[in-house]
Amino acid sequence: MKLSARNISWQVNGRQLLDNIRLETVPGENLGLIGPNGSGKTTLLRILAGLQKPHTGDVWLGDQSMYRMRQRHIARSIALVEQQAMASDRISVHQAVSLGRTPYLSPMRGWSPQDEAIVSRALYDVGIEPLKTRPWHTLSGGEGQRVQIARALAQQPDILLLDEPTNHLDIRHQLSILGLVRALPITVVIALHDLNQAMDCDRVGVLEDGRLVDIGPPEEVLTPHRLRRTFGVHADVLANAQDQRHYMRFRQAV
Ligand SMILES: Nc1ncnc2c1ncn2[C@@H]1O[C@H](COP(=O)(O)OP(=O)(O)OP(=O)(O)O)[C@@H](O)[C@H]1O
Repeated sequence: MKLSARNISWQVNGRQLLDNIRLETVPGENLGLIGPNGSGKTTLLRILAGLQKPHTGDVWLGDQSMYRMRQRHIARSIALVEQQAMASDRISVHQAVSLGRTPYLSPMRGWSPQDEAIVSRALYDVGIEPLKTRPWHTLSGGEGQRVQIARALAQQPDILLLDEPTNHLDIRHQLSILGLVRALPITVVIALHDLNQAMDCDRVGVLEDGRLVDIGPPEEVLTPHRLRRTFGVHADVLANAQDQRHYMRFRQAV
């Protein structure tokens, strides 16, 4: 299923936070969103998830405008993991992840063994099964982040939107969550600050002051010129001799 942003703009107090964004996902791709602090990544993800409506423009999910769809149907297709996702609710980790099944439940369709199996799988996939009886609010930042990702996986979306999903995670969990997300047979749009992690995406979109200034394969987009212009850093893009994958070495701020 395709998600398309059609000429999206959003302003606050006369400031243009998103400026005429046009973007269409390719089914099954991993699309990285990068840009400096305040460039609009979170705002764009919230609009793509249907949590905020743009002042102008439209978001289409498949062949219909999101604004003509019921929230429940949107939630069966799109899951968002937000950056500030710590819990205050006094519920267990298992209950928190079970919330991902809400869009599928109704008075006619109660909790089933299939829902339980999906929740168990999601807990297992992000490595938090041993914590499932713990109160959610007692978790560390990284554990809480993995619960949010498990909740989104339990939602079984076609499109997963992730806002810096690894910012609280230690390096092992960063690699395992990114590996898990990349292996999912669904479309993933992921805001990242780590530009070397962005190198592993299928495509990368660059936001600068609310404008999408470039989008394409990472090795075409993440050039020394782009890193200097958008991020204000001098960097070298190097190829690993063993697998020819590119990575960046940052030298200094401009
Ligand atoms: N409701 C709001 N009212 C006023 N300003 C806002 C509002 N929401 C976002 N902004 C501003 O819009 C800009 C873009 O914010 P956004 O969170 O989308 O950026 P970001 O690229 O995700 O940043 P970061 O990398 O720091 O997470 C920021 O300058 C932010 O302060």
